[in-house]
Amino acid sequence: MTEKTSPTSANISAAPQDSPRIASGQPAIAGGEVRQAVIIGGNRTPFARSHGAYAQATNKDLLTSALNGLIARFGLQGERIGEVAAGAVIKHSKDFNLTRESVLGTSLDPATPAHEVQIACATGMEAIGGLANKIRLGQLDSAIGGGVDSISDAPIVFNDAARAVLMELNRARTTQDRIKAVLKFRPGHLAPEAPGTEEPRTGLSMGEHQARTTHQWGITRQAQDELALASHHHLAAAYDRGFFDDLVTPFGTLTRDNNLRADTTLEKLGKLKPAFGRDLGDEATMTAGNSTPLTDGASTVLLGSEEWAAERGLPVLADFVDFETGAVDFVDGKEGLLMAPAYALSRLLQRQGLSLQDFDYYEIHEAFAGTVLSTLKAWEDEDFCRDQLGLDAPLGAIDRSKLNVNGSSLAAGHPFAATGGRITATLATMLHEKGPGSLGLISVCAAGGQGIVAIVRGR
Ligand SMILES: CC(=O)SCCNC(=O)CCNC(=O)[C@H](O)C(C)(C)COP(=O)(O)OP(=O)(O)OC[C@H]1O[C@@H](n2cnc3c(N)ncnc32)[C@H](O)[C@@H]1OP(=O)(O)O
Repeated sequence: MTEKTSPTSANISAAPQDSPRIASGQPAIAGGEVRQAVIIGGNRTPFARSHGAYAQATNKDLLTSALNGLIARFGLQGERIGEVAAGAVIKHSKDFNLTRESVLGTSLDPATPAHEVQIACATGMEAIGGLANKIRLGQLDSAIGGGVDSISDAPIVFNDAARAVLMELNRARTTQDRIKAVLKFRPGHLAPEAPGTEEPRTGLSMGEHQARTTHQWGITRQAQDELALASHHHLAAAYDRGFFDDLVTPFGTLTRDNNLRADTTLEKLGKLKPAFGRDLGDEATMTAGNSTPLTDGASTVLLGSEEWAAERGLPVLADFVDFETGAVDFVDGKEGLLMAPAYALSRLLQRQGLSLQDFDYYEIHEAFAGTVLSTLKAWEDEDFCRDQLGLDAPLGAIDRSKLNVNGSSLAAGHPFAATGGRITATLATMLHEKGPGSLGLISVCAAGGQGIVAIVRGR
């Protein structure tokens, strides 16, 4: 049954009575009622290292496949879903509404609206969070959020000089003008521009940015390798006990994420050469083993109101409670590029009246092992919490046995926009297994110095 709360007393989290750990009595959204936005389930493709198993697949193929798996799992064939929101970080300009095109390739009712979202690696979280808010406000009864990225399908474009000549050629009206334009072509115009992981404002890759942050926070190589090892072991164990049977459907020849190395060891990880932080010399600690690989894949999450799920006899795993976006000034090096979630979290906790220790599970996206460890260290750091977050006391340490317990991006891989959907569906399933009222925290950093944190509550 949907819980409706009065506009004067409702809290955005609309906490059920069996979950006293979520604050109540905060202001309602003016003029509207809020209700629960529930997570029904997720589906994703197995993730594949780029230029490998999915080398021939496009973003549209992958997203369509993830949608089709979700439709089949929950019997949504022919359904008009309230809205589908998803995005890709790296995509072709011809895919001007990739999400809509993908929806049209499924058996969903073509009257299902669909749009794109893009906030780099936090795209999936933004898509899901935005849809959850629309469900809470009664604008939607059902929704699908997610994301896709295929580095194998990255667009290669002409450089600026070549484009200027091509535009001139396109505008030419006479044969003479066309010849004049064609004669301007030079061999250098054939040099293509491919998208990379460099920040436009600094020219540094995300790995190089993180190498500085990792060094600044004094995160050791050993600690990073241990986190990477745990990610692989946890993911392998989760697959082995069938945890992903309801979350991952095969695509092409893959049935599991092919970056997973169940047999990796600290010794093997310890032998890898630094991949980032070359200017740090002997103090560089980030390797291919404790960094995410470039990855292809897609994920989707089905959301709804309680009534919509009940009418269809669909399971409810969890509530998507609340989320918060952060951004940091990384350009002049004041803050680490991937540290925005560290800032966003204190605002989210304050709004919900929670402490960092109130959670049963923590899903912190492993962009790099150094990102997770720097973020955790910042939350424990008195100076950071006082000077940057304005807090009287540090947020404190978490129980590390509750962190990424079914593996995360270091093992599964990280198809940028698809990571939010992977994490949300994984966490919702874990919280459902844990029991009603259990709480999970999500933290996803993103390029551009941004990031999203979110709270999910088990049913
Ligand atoms: C907001 C965000 O999420 S930011 C993050 C965005 N993502 C990124 O920026 C991607 C970062 N990653 C990369 O750019 C690349 O994956 C790199 C540079 C780290 C590594 O690229 P490559 O060198 O091509 O990696 P490759 O897979 O070949 O691995 C290098 C070696 O490490 C080995 N290796 C990698 N992982 C492991 C592991 N877990 N255990 C043991 N060995 C490993 C490989 O077998 C390989 O060994 P080999 O040279 O003997 O074959």
